[in-house]
Amino acid sequence: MTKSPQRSPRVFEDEEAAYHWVHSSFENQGTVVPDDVRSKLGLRGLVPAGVDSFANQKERALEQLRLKKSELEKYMFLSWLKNTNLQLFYRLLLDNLEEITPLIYTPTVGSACLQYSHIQPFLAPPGQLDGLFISINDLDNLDEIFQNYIAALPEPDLLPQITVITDGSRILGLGDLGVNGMGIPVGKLQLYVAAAGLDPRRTLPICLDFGTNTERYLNDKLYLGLRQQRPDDDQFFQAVDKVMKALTRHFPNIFIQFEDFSSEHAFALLDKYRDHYFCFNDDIQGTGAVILSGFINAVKQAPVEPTQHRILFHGAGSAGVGVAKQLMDYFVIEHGLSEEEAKAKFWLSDSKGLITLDRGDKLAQHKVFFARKDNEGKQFKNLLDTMDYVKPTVLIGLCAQSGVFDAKVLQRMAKLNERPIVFPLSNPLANAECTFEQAMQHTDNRVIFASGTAFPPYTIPNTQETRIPGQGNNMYIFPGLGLGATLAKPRCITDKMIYAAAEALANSLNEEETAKGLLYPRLTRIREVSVDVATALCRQALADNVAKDKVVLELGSSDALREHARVNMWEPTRSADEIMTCKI
Ligand SMILES: NC(=O)C1=CN([C@@H]2O[C@H](COP(=O)(O)OP(=O)(O)OC[C@H]3O[C@@H](n4cnc5c(N)ncnc54)[C@H](OP(=O)(O)O)[C@@H]3O)[C@@H](O)[C@H]2O)C=CC1
Ligand SMILES: CC(=O)C(=O)O
Ligand SMILES: [Mg+2]
Repeated sequence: MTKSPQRSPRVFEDEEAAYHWVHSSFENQGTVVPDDVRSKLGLRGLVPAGVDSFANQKERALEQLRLKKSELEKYMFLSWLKNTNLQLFYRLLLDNLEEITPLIYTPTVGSACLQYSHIQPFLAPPGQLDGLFISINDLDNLDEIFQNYIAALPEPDLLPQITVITDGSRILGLGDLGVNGMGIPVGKLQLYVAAAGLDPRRTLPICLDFGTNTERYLNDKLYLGLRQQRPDDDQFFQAVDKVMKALTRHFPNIFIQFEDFSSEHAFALLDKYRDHYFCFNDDIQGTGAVILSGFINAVKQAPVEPTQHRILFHGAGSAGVGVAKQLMDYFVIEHGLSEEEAKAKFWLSDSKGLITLDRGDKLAQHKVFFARKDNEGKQFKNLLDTMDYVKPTVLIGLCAQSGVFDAKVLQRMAKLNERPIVFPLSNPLANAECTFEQAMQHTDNRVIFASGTAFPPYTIPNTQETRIPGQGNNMYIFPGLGLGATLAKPRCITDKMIYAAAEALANSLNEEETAKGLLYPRLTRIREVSVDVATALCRQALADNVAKDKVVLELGSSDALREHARVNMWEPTRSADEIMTCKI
């Protein structure tokens, strides 16, 4: 980034360092700079005379956040804060996780993406990097794009070590949002930092702008992306190939998270790249792992023999099929079932009804594996009919259809089961299949519940007992998984590593959480939980002989590995001493 030629000469002992200190969103300390350092930094007179404290800065930021009237305004405020005083932003987030996570992630990030082209210029000051936009019309300029990014890095030695990449084609349950999807990589990477201590300077959000097929955006004069239709499959795969090559040429060790690609592309990219690049798909593998973890804990609460469960999915996209495959592994690994026996426990339905081999339509490749062939020619077009046929003990929603788990569906689950397991997992909130309150009310409070977006606790009117719903969202897995992956630097992410991460999350419940019947640990413990997940991932990488990192190889599976994960987490630490000792 070029520095202002207008800058008047100031006397610094080290001008470069002073300039950097003041202008970096990472380094600058705003109103906290002590009086005697202000002259060295050329700040005298440029900030109010009172010397502030970090505690005051945080209090002021929280006060302003709470004064904002809408969630979108809060999102914009937080984004600006992150891009101007990054350490304050993360301190605020870590100290107020339950309040702020829904503002930077689901559900608010959904509204922010829908509005992205209308708010983007107000999320960061000019010149501040919020991520990389790679247009399909720029495939011949990829080296220039990455070089520009490196040149603009505040710390040229700190190259990105993790990227979340989307093409905006299936953002949450909101559909094809084109370049507006950038909010998702940005939000996910903020959680990598907050929940697992990845260094914020080394995270790279990428939005592939391959056009959009959404007319609303093509006709919106404020839309910021390419105004063209998406490419055909051949062009798409060739374009992604070029980006992958350029990305890893510039950042050879980068860990790549694929996010919110349309399902067929998501599966195809994962198949194509998983053995050749250091990567994983969050919607398929991350969601699979997080729901497996909640399922393991739900099975412990339900009065059904584990192998007697009958699991019905409503929605058979990347998330539905990804979760079903992961749960299938559970029956094979934990209960010794054969693959065919395990598969027989799953029924998947989509917009056309129960997926069977003889349904009459051409099934997308990813649906074929779970398509039933034991339906004796019967077809089931709606959910209630399918439920009457399947008699599910577990109902999982990943279809992004608001309210499809209506009173009748929930009552049917309650009739079929003493403790029905109901997971409405679609995001954001507006796409959830049902709310926690509805699930409680229509099952006589007997439901075992987890949802994609967090719902508030529910107090049972007669008894005044308060129940806390689980949040089955991949945010409980991907941060720890990314921490473990960046530590172990495995050649690839194996299925066993994903399974180990899920088991670690399931086992991370403490006594109090278990006693309360929670399926997932409390969000406030997320860093502790991420250490568990990261350690399990590293151990499995060692067992699978794919770990490459020297330190991890030396530590082996010892307890020191856990400590290694813990101490490698970045913390937004700020003390009054720090600025006094800065080398300026
Ligand atoms: N909780 C979490 O951590 C996660 C949640 N999700 C959420 O899951 C949802 C789905 O994601 P993903 O699988 O990638 O999306 P897809 O668009 O690939 O899949 C959606 C599926 O829902 C089906 N569907 C659509 N309408 C209906 C309907 N009326 N009745 C039954 N099925 C229907 C579609 O059917 P058809 O195939 O016939 O079109 C498709 O199979 C999203 O809301 C996403 O936010 C995703 C990842 C993680
Ligand atoms: C949580 C997530 O990854 C999704 O809804 O797509
Ligand atoms: Mg996703």
